[in-house]
Amino acid sequence: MDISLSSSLFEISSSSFLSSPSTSFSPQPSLEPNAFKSLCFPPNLRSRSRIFLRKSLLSRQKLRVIKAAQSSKQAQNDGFVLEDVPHLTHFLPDLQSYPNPLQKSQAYAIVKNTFVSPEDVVAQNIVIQKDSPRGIHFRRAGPREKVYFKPEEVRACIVTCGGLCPGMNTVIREIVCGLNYMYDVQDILGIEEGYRGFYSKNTLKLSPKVVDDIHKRGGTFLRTSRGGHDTHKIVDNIQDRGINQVYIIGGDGTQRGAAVIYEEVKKRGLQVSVAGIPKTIDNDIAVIDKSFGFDTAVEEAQRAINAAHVEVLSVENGVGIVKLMGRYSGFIAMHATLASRDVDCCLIPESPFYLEGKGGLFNFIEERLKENGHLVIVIAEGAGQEYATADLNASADKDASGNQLLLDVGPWLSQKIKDYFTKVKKMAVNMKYIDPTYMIRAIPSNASDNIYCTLLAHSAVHGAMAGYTGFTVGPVSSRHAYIPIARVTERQNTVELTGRMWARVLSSTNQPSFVTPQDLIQDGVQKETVKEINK
Ligand SMILES: Nc1ncnc2c1ncn2[C@@H]1O[C@H](COP(=O)(O)OP(=O)(O)O)[C@@H](O)[C@H]1O
Ligand SMILES: O=P(O)(O)OC[C@H]1O[C@](O)(COP(=O)(O)O)[C@@H](O)[C@@H]1O
Ligand SMILES: [Mg+2]
Repeated sequence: MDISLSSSLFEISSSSFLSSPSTSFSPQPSLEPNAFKSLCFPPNLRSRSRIFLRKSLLSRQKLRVIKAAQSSKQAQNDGFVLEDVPHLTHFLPDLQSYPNPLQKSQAYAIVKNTFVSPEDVVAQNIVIQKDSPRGIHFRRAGPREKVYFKPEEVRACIVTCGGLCPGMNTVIREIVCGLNYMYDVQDILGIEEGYRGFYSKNTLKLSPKVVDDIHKRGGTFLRTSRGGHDTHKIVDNIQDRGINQVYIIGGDGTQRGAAVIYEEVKKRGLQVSVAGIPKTIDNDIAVIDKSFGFDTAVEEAQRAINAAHVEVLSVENGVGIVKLMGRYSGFIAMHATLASRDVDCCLIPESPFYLEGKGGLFNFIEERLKENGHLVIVIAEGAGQEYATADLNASADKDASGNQLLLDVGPWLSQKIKDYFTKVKKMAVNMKYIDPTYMIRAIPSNASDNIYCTLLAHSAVHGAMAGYTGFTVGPVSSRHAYIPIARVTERQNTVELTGRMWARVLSSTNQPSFVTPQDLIQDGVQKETVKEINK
């Protein structure tokens, strides 16, 4: 059983290696490879003294290498942190385990390492310095040698919540096919229309046949909803229906919901694995490298940007505005801008902008129109919210999930620009405004997202079968890992204004940055960072 992996495991293995060097003396790539090379002797050394000499030399060499190993291992343990996920045996210690059915799988018959080693962990940061602490690690995702469910006793369910995102159907399909093909699980239920479906709808029977071609369609086969999370009703329902694996596909709100479901399941002592699969088109989920559907969204956004560009190229003083998703983070806008090269200005929530005066947006538009006769602006939905709210004297509403409803900045910005140029500059601009949000969200995922969704789904299935629970799956430093749910909900990812990626956008568009190093100091950003960006 591999549930107790912690930094102490590394200490134990290194000390056992050191206390019995003769039995476990094996070269380790990280430990002075030259020391081992120097242990080789020419074959003609035969005399007893030479043999003695060789033996003592060998033991001295061994000792040196062991000492080197000791200090190297101690150094390696420095600052090692494993942020582990819960396991069913933490609250059900007598749970029985079984051999993983994958052992008999024909597909995996010649795989070198079918099972992930219990010691495998994934480092959160892969860029480190020689003397920096080893840092945070997560458990590597994948099949384990032992499982905690008999396939014939599994009753799994899948639910999708929150907004649409390309790839949701692929994840559903691959959970069903993964459970069935790899673990021979037959009993899989679909919960319809999000969390409230647990207690207000009948379930849908899912099988590989039912979900066979759903990955070719956009949306979610199981439908979705916001709001309606009632923990007690949901867990009562899980219990009543005899469900023992719950796969929850959704964004930060959904993962918060999954965390409280897990807590309630634990409180009731139920043998139920709760697995979260992070979904967000905005790509703002912390810890993971990238969320599924994001690449598809960026690709589809190109079509809108291209259309705006074609339109403004064909008229006099053409101003194209494309509004893209991104409530609190400008990743889609930033990546779509970088990919397109037709964008003159990218506005994101992280970077406040202003319209009037020197260095403002109106000035910039005027200059670009003089220079090129047209321009394209990409604005993320969350950009300029404070500005627009103050301008329109609007109040903030919330959606059913409690998310703040944002003002539609696209039409607001279009109107502001039109008004300024006609009224102040006495100059007519040809405004072309495009909001492709729902066209982007509704498409099926592209090839690379499909593969990514497959890995996510399979990682979730392996994790649940292995008895892990209260976890989220996702790639960390390019390797799939099991992450404690709280780690992905405690904060959202945002574009770093002081990072090089945003600088690439600014240098490719040559737009004003709107933010000065002094603003960053006022906002509490470290002076060091400001020094960095001044370089
Ligand atoms: N803090 C929370 N605790 C429990 N459930 C939540 C929480 N926040 C959101 N939810 C539920 O998660 C679901 C999806 O949330 P929402 O914010 O709409 O989308 P997303 O998961 O994409 O962020 C909704 O059913 C909502 O009620
Ligand atoms: O109109 P809807 O369906 O409420 O969705 C709007 C929101 O959905 C998103 O596309 C994604 O939001 P979630 O990740 O919270 O589902 C946002 O960018 C957008 O603000
Ligand atoms: Mg959300």
